[in-house]
Amino acid sequence: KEELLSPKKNQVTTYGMGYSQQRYSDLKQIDRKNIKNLSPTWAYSMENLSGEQSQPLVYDGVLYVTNAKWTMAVDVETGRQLWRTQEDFDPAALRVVCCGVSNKGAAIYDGKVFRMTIDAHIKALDLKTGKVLWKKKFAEWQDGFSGIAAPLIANGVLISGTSGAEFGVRGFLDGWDPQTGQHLWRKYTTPAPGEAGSETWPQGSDAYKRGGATPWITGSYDPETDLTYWGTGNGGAWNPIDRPGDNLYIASVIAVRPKTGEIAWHYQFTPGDPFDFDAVNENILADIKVNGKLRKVLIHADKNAFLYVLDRVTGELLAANEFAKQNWAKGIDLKTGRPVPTDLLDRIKAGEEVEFWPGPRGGKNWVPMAFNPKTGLVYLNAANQPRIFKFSKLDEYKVGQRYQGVQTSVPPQNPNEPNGFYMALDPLTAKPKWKIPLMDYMQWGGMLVTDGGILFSGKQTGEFVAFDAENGKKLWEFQTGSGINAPAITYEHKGRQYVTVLSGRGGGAPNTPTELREKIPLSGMMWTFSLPKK
Ligand SMILES: O=C(O)c1cc(C(=O)O)c2c(n1)C(=O)C(=O)c1cc(C(=O)O)[nH]c1-2
Ligand SMILES: [Ca+2]
Repeated sequence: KEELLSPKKNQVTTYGMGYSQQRYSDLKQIDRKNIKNLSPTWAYSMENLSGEQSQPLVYDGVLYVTNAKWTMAVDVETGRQLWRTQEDFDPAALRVVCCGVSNKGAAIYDGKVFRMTIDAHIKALDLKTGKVLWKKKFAEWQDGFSGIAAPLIANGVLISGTSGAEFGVRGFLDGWDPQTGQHLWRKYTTPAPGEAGSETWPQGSDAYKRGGATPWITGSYDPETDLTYWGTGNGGAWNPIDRPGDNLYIASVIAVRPKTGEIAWHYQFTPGDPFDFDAVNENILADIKVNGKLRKVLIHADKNAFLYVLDRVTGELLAANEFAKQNWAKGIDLKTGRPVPTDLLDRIKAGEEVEFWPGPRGGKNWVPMAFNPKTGLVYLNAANQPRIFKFSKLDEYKVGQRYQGVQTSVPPQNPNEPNGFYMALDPLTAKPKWKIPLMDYMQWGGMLVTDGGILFSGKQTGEFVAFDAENGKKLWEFQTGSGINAPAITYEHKGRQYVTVLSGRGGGAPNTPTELREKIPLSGMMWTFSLPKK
């Protein structure tokens, strides 16, 4: 079992390519010199048009991959399907996904592959046959819950989150026995009256029950601290009129014990979050020098446009710097750990219509960044897009219905203003080593960095691209036929390095602007690349 958990060159059994979620590989068969020869080895049809956002896994020469409709096992060498198992959800459940019908991935452990489903279930499939070994309902999808994230196995416990903050659900994490599917614990991410943190909610109100804070992207795990690190979603409703206060643990990182669900520490990125600043973006674990001392840290580029470094043992804030354009905070005060707000929030609260940056898509959305421990840099694609925001009347909460209370629109884009940037940053200062403007569209593909000096990412317009990680120069690209909005992986099989990525327009951004819908056909393919055999 332990061998399943430590990252190996020929195995990718976790979301993020290892518990630290660095999306870094020390493979270097594919390098700056030979990348021009990188070629498709095969392509596999996902038989799906609703969008591909999943990160594949690899075990013993087999790829395990998910979308909303299927779980599939595919042979690495030939691209032939070994098995696939269909999801049998009620199509009506698609009503309660806020931002596209997809799935972000699975987890492998002890001969099983674990995944969540759109209709709020979690299940275990047999690695060899795809047979469903157990399946549990974690909530009623009719109430606004959905399961899209890859689960996490930590210290023998299977941990899963939920989506649904746009529907005013109350977020939580669940712990399960991976063998039997027995439910072990539930930790709500908004506290009930009397619990720690409840003082940050209006007293005598049940606003916490609709408070959001959904952990909808997989946490990372440090076996030494025995803590998992999960980001939590936005506050519910977006319009905070019914929930004055900081509202723990919305828009936060929580350090959670895998055996019990206990919260060891927390840090809130956006107190009271009125902007849909989900804080679910990946928490990368690394050991880096801070003021000359090696520290165990957690690196997080938030939707709110600040790049944070925290001590992952204690939760102490070490650095917080702007990485994308924003106008809601003057900065983050390192002493108090709190943002120093501009007048923007007061103005919207007073009923004014405002243009706010970075908009609810964030300075960066869930598509993951990568960290290279050798260069100490993070590689990410940032968005550079504002939104017009005006709080409207907050309608009475109705279970399973959208609960937002905000009118938003996208202002016309200045053609000289980039839609976003590809960048390599120092996590402690957010100073770019290099920065490349994205003039056509913001990007929604994850990052993967290798010891061969290559940075891989995909574009909404379908190109799978390799950059020189040193300077961001494009070295190679391949048109996959539909938009890429998923993270790639790399691994070794029988001495050969492969790179695999999913292509298929879908998810939160790629269906807007409408222009992209017209230009980019739907598809669902898994592409695998390698260097030609000599
Ligand atoms: O608060 C939530 O529960 C929640 C869930 C999801 C989701 O399930 O994909 C997204 C969001 N929020 C969200 O705010 C967002 O911008 C977003 C983009 C995407 C995507 O798949 O591209 N999902 C989501
Ligand atoms: Ca959200």
